[in-house]
Amino acid sequence: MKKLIKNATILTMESNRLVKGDIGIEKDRISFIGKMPDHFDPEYEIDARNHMVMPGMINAHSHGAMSLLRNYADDIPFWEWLTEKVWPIEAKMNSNDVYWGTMISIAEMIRSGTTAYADMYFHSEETAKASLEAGIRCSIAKGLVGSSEEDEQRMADTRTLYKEWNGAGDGIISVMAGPHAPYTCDASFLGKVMNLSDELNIPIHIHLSESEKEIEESIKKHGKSPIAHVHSLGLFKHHVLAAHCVYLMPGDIQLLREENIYVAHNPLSNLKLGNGIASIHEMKEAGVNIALGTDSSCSNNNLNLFEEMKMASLLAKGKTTDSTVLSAFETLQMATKNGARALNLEESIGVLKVGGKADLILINMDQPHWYPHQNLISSLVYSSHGSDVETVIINGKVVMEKKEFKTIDLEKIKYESKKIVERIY
Ligand SMILES: CSC[C@H]1O[C@@H](n2cnc3c(O)ncnc32)[C@H](O)[C@@H]1O
Ligand SMILES: [Zn+2]
Repeated sequence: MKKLIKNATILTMESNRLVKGDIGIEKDRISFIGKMPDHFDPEYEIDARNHMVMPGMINAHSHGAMSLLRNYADDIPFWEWLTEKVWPIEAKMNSNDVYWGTMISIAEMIRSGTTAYADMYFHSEETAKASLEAGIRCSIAKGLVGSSEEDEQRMADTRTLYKEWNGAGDGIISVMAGPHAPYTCDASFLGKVMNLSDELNIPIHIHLSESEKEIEESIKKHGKSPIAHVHSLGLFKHHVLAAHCVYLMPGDIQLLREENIYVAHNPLSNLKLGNGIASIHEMKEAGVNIALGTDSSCSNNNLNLFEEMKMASLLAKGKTTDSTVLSAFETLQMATKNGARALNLEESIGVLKVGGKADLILINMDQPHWYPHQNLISSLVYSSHGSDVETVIINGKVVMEKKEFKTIDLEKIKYESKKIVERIY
């Protein structure tokens, strides 16, 4: 079906210029930007007067099903949070729970303008199923933890996930390998993950250098930082999406840059878990590709990339005591283009261009906190809210229009999720 978005203020993210005009969509792709050609006869029209149209945002690190654990383990130290609260309750979660927990996250992400996300969790077939039904782009990694006797089964599970889901939904679903972290996956296990990544030609999504404890233990055990350790094992020969990278030792940034590692920066989760502030400015200056993630609702406690953008930019300014670093536009690039690269998505995703994938959002600028419309890119990063997003199109399909979900039954999600927490809490 041909769709027309008319009277829009368009931010393509190919540059920081805003243009007024229309956007045409045919099937899953953008057919024009600017003035509608005479031969284009739309069957569906969206009036975007007073709305900004920009590429959908990309959440480069999340655990969707953990929205069931929102506000379940707050204000406690990271290690206690993970080992004494999160892991025990996750042991009670079944595939149905993962489906509904992920659905809560998908609804929240679409509502706040996220059109693609990277997920790491278990029962990942359910993440794939929920994402496909909702129509959101997702790069799914089945979380892997090494334990020798079950290693082969774990590799086989990712192989099955790949065979059944990679490329599903006209390519909106893709699969990654998901070793949880260097402290839960030993060298031999990571070797098996690398072989699997080679065999299936898939990226690797891992938590890396998140906490001070992780660094201290890595130095004690391997005589190296976690980054230097996984590099010495050969992990960086692959496409690696590394979540966090908060604690960096001399030489770490150079390795991340030289090996083209994609870093997912999760500022709110790092703050909330007391893990500190990543050196984003230093990494960016060195040329590291940095994307933005939320991590889970159990450590954030929401999945709103608008909040993440503002926090990322302000933290970088605060950490360097330099208000010129990480400008609004550079921060937007992290949430769009850089995220698409990190997830290994088709090159056109993260920007709006003719012939490119139609993953885009309409944001209502006709609200007090947007006026007087002096610098709309600054408004977007420093003043706007996720709830300003009104319409979301993914792969050419309208999944939310004027805040009404087209693919998601929100009442059912609310009902099912309440039922689940009564059982597992
Ligand atoms: C093996 S599936 C993924 C696994 O990761 C856990 N997790 C969630 N957030 C974090 C984090 O910030 N650091 C480390 N691990 C995290 C999640 O609970 C699952 O068990
Ligand atoms: Zn995480």
